[in-house]
Amino acid sequence: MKEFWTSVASVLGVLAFCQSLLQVIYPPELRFAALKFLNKLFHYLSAYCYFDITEIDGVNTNELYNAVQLYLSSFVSATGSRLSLTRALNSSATTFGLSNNDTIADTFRGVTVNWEHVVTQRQSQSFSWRPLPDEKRGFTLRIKKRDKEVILDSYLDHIMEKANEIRRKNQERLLYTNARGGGSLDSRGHPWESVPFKHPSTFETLAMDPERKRAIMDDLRDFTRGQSFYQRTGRAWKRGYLLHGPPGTGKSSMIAAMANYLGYDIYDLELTEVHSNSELRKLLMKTSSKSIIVIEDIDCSVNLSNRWKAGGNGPCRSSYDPAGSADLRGGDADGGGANNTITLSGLLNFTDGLWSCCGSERIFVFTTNHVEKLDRALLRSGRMDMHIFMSYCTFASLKILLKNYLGWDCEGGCGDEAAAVMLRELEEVTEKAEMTPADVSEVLIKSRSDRRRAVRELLEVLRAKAERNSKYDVVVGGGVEDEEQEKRAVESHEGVKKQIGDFMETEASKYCQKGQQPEERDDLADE
Ligand SMILES: Nc1ncnc2c1ncn2[C@@H]1O[C@H](COP(=O)(O)OP(=O)(O)OP(=O)(O)O)[C@@H](O)[C@H]1O
Ligand SMILES: [Mg+2]
Repeated sequence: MKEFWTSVASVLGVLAFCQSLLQVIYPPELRFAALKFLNKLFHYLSAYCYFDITEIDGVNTNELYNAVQLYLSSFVSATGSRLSLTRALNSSATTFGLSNNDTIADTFRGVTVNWEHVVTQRQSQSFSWRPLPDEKRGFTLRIKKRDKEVILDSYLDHIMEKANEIRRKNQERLLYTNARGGGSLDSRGHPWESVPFKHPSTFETLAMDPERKRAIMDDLRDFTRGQSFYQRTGRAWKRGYLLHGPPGTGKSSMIAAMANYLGYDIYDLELTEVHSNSELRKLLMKTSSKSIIVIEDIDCSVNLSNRWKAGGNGPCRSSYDPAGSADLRGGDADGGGANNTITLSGLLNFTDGLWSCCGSERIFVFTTNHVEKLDRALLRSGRMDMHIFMSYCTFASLKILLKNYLGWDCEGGCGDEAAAVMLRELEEVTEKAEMTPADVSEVLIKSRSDRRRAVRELLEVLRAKAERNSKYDVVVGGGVEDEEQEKRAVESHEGVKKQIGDFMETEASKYCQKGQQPEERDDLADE
């Protein structure tokens, strides 16, 4: 035994001697080249090849890293003995992950591959354009050289697909916002902040004409299945929807329903927080595929018309100048305009320029209450492919609200003669009343515990509104011949409006009386 240790010690001594000899004889460059050569030799002789998937890929977050993390989390919990557990802020789901520098094997089409989670400390940097996380994270995939050609591409596709499936199944979709503003980034270089998206609106709960609803759902479905179509026709895989209509007609609810239907994340872009076109572009680059990018109230967010005027370009000119060349003329290299602000051209490029197709399978949704205020260039096909008018409550949409709020399914039969009469009356007045689904919902919410009373109250409000509108039509549509007559007509209309307003206020206060006990729930069908 003693002899053994003596020989080990002498071998180590010889190695140490050789190393110091190498250091003395060879300059550092030569040593570096030798190491490189040895490394190459090792890889050449090795039966494996290795692929690094880092969390941050240059400036972008690597989507593949997130997908691998999610994919591995689906089976790591069953096999691993030491796992990392994470739960995102405000999230309800716990994610299992590989511990730092831990490994796990996976089998795909009979081929076994190996994953290692590599975490290293980032070297402290004296200067950086943006703050970087303290740790460098990544996965290393080890795969046999002979299997690489056969499975690599399909394995990675499989991972992406599985990750999306898991994301959808978890219902853990995210709502992102850039409301932090000022182009500020978090420690991982993200300009977006996120919270779990839990809006309950679905196409089923959305009150609108069923045929139009079906058309929108079909369009969305065709879009998600259309990868090869978009590829074949040379189009970027994206689609734009413009939702317009009066306030309270369900534009935001429609966006939530779209996200829930497709299982997409939402990026709610607050344009007033974006200070330049380049900032807008960076935000776009940081959005992921399978997402809906939303700009609400586009006519209010930024005064685009003023911006083209500032660039010396009138509204008409701009309509025929979709490239917004005037903005570029008047602005900096960024197209940011003299004040380095976002411009119409920046917004047009955002939705339809070359940058709009970094990433794929993205939906742009703009909402507005005043479609007439928007520039035609913004509305053209290719930017906003489908224009959806969210209208006042129609009888078809009213029936959906009655079902949602009161559980009264009028499609399945009215129940009895009294209910049938009420339904006919509702049908007669609904469209004349021009009430938004939001207003109708309010009336129904107040008396939802008593179905019969709720319908009666709704009917009264609808009738009052319809009457007011018909009087208004007489006044405005009746044809006024001179100014005096018009003045009288407007005064009389104002009087009518006041009377109806008073009536509705009294009615509304009746419904809201404090301490009012809800009557026992009555079922119209049972009457
Ligand atoms: N079509 C609808 N179907 C079901 N509920 C609706 C509909 N429209 C409005 N509502 C109800 O009214 C509320 C307000 O609707 P929503 O925020 O979607 O309107 P909007 O059109 O986005 O309004 P705004 O133009 O003011 O942003 C919602 O919370 C929802 O409960
Ligand atoms: Mg809205």
